[in-house]
Amino acid sequence: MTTTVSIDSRSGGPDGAVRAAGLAVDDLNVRYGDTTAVEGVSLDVAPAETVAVIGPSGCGKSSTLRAVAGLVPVAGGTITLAGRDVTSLDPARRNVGLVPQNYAVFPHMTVAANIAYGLRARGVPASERRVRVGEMLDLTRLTELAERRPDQLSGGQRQRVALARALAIRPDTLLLDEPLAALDPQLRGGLRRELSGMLAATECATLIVTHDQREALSLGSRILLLRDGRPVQFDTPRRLWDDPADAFVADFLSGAVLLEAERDHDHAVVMDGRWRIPIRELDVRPTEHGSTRLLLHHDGLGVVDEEETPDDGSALVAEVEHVEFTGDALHLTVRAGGHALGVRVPPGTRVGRSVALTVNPGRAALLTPNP
Ligand SMILES: Nc1ncnc2c1ncn2[C@@H]1O[C@H](COP(=O)(O)OP(=O)(O)OP(=O)(O)O)[C@@H](O)[C@H]1O
Repeated sequence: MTTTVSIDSRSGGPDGAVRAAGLAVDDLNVRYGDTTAVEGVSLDVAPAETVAVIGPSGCGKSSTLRAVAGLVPVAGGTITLAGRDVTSLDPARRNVGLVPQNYAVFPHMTVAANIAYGLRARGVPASERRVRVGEMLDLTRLTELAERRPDQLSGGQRQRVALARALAIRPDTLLLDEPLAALDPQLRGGLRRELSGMLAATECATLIVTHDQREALSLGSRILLLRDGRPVQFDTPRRLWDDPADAFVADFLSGAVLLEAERDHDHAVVMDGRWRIPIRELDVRPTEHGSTRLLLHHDGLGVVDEEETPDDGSALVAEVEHVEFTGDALHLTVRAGGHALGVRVPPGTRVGRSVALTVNPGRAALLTPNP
């Protein structure tokens, strides 16, 4: 039952097919006493699609997920799952698979018994249970470990058990709350790739909450970015990267900087005229969001030698605040015109207390509104 839908939120939201089969959240509000945790959040997830919800700590990610699961009361808005309005429905009747933080698996049960748990609770007959547990063991590559208990597993294996248990009930919607957060970084990369493969093999609408930008970019076919409980941008990873709605999105997603800019004939002028960049050096692209802006990712800037510094205003002198050696590069944090800028330069680059910066041709973008 794969439904093909536009994954571009600019198309005006979910079409009827998505709404009927996937997950739709409309204008969600969640409050805890006087605290508004979520306000005006809308999203949709098609069957077989994964949408990631990201944002800083306390922005309302888990509350959004828990509202979909029915674990917190909804103060406003609607939640539709597989065509049913479930806003006030008991959690157990939503057909949602939830993988909470810290791989909550039953410590006294074997891997197979953990996976069978939800099926047993739903009264699935033993023969059918065996088939489904076998399928899940296979999908999550746990077949060899079926008779082990969780304390005999690695963190990554335990997390796969939690995923298998959530998927065994064949949920319409799968909710993953920071699924990889408890793992060390090396393990996380491997499991992220595995998770991506496992999710691709299911037909569920998957909502994944993470504070890890890389996880969101690689797992989500669309990403909803929240700030202070409110939606900031809901779009494809590519568009969030290439055309961020505002400076917060650019910074949160990639540490990029978004500067107000003006076009003066064949120059882009930023920082009150302190920096005049020849347009030919820039990737000029249309934006859906507001005014003309200069988007600088870490590879957008380079450092020039003082002797070679052009005197036509196209180089920007900036104070060096921090230098970090990461093996393959030096990451500089520099300050100019009240802005902190990230610059990635080759490890052998000589760096003094100040540097002259120019854009790397074609690597910095001038976002210009459609006329
Ligand atoms: N049970 C609760 N009672 C009162 N306030 C709560 C409760 N749970 C969450 N909050 C508040 O609601 C807001 C959103 O919390 P939520 O856990 O949804 O954020 P989050 O984005 O998931 O954060 P994190 O990334 O740190 O897990 C926060 O201000 C938080 O303090």
